Amino acid sequence: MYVKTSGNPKICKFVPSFYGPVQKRNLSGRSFCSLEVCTYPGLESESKSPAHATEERFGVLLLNLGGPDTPNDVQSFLFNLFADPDIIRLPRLFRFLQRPLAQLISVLRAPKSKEGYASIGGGSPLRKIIDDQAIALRNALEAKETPVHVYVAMRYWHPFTEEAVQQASLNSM
Ligand SMILES: C=CC1=C(C)c2cc3[nH]c(cc4nc(cc5[nH]c(cc1n2)c(C)c5CCC(=O)O)C(CCC(=O)O)=C4C)c(C)c3C=C
Ligand SMILES: [Fe+2]
Repeated sequence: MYVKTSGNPKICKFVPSFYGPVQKRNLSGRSFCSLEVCTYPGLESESKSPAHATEERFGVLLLNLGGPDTPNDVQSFLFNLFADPDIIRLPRLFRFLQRPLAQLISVLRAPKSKEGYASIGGGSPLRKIIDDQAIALRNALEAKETPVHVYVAMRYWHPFTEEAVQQASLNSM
């Protein structure tokens, strides 16, 4: 997945395929789009020459689900997870219960989850793993003379997909 982050970005194909963190957005409509497939005309021909030759730098967005970084994050993370209709799908008639149900489950489950996370250092290892992957990918591409921005985007915890896309947009200005 590529995002052109300098030059004249042609922002890509946004696929409204999943909801993001619910605490930050309106769940009633699929207003949130996740950048899932990013194509634009000319990618193939442009990619034949190294990106840096034309002073263009591509962006790579690494998508993951995320996990709580600290014990304090656990309940909010679980809320985001369970408020996602792709995780718990209620019949249309009962959709209004999605967030209250997510609140209930997350509050009930958080203490047990915290115990689990405490046993592995207090938080999810996902963030470090994906950050390491991002650095390794950037270094590998740089070694091939293809410098890129690599962004990490999570669905249920920081950095949320919107934050990553916003950062990519800022870098493209
Ligand atoms: C009934 C409970 C759960 C369902 C259903 C469920 C589905 C589901 N979960 C993911 C992705 C993740 N879940 C993560 C953590 C997590 N999930 C549940 C419960 C259900 N998940 C709990 C209680 C927790 C917290 C940890 C724990 O207490 O066991 C995570 C984070 C992992 C991490 O590294 O921190 C992810 C990611 C999917 C994709 C999914 C259904 C398709
Ligand atoms: Fe889960």
